[in-house]
Amino acid sequence: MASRVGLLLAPSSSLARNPPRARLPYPLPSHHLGRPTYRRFASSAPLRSPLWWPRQAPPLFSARAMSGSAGSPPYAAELAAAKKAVALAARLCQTVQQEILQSDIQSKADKSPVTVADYVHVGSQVLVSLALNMEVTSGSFSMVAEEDSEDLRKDSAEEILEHITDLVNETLAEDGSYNITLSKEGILSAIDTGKSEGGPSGRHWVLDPIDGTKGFLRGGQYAIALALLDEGKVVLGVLGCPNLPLASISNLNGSSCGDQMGALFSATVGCGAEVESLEGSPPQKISVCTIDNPVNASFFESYEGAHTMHDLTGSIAEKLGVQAPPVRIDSQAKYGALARGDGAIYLRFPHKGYKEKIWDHAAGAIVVTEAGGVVTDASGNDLDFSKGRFLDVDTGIIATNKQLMPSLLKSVQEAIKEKSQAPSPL
Ligand SMILES: Nc1ncnc2c1ncn2[C@@H]1O[C@H](COP(=O)(O)OS(=O)(=O)O)[C@@H](OP(=O)(O)O)[C@H]1O
Ligand SMILES: [Mg+2]
Repeated sequence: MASRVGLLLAPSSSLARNPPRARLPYPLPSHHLGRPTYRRFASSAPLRSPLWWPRQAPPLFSARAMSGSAGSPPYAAELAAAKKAVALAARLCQTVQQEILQSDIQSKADKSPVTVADYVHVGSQVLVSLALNMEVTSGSFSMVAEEDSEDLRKDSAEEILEHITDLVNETLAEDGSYNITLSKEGILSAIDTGKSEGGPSGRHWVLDPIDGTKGFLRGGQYAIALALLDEGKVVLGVLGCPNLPLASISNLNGSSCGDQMGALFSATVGCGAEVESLEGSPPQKISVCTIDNPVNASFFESYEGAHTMHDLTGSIAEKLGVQAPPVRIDSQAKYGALARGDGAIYLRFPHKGYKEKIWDHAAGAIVVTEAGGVVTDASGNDLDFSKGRFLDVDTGIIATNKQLMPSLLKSVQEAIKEKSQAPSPL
């Protein structure tokens, strides 16, 4: 596995060839007078200096007190940190996706794109963890995320770990916000900050470092999805969608009238939802569409038939009277597009036995609800993110505006009943 990746993305390959880009836009929060005790290295220091990831950021400030104080909106510092973290991770993902698409690995049996996806997941997770630790200096740090370091700690993974380390450090150097390099051990420790189980108490970041892996590999939609849970509730969410146009998707099939690519959606509880570019254009408030007649509605669903029952969603749409064909896009980009009114309905019905993970929905759900939408399971229950790494949902997840929800729920329940009564194919 390691050698395939080594062949595919040699250290300092296109990363070194790309011209340096501007620093990411998100400034350090003004409260940020102290930092975690990272060992710093001059920017000219060689990569792979022996930096060790701190186990815990020192409790210099209380983010809760900061974000609730003196007229600042709730969770303002955390939101700024989350945007910064997601934009940084998006930069790494974009670089690697370009590499994948420019190479011919999709057609070569000996260079698995899946392996490269593992590698980008880890890099993205490390960057998010690093940025959050640098920007938010509250007491302890807890993150629920997809990756852990177990496989990378094996001797056979030495080479891949080296490449991930280079990729992360080159992304950090290009960005220039942090004068810091990570050692291999630093990378491993950073990954393992995502091992939290979440739950109903305390604060937990929830991360999908690349949501929509298949879309990422295909050159389609994917998202870096980050949310914050506080006492079991999602209080903020950020969705970085590098391949989603910043302007509305006008023809509802993935293209748009605007030509700027990349959208960063964000929402904080009680404060609404916004979209801006990944480079940090002025944020624009967004809201779900106001369609109240399903005849005029369109619906989003997973691109992959393995991830949702397209036959069931087709039957729901028919019962509801939806005329437009389904809009199939990968990842939580669907939630972002729904939140700004590009379409009216989101439907997701995994095949029997699949258990939903909180990182696949936390950020997207708050972006939609803060944009005025409703997100529930197939019985109309709110999603409960307080139960650990998994969501306990009945049958599927649906989202739409408040006007359409009652008729959508009715159609969903009828379609599910019909499907359960249909004779099963032998
Ligand atoms: N069998 C099955 N059923 C349902 N869902 C599954 C299944 N397998 C995976 N996943 C999860 O789906 C995530 C991708 O989200 P989407 O379904 O919205 O994307 S896609 O359009 O299908 O590509 C995907 O997220 P990523 O793994 O981050 O890509 C998975 O968490
Ligand atoms: Mg996912």
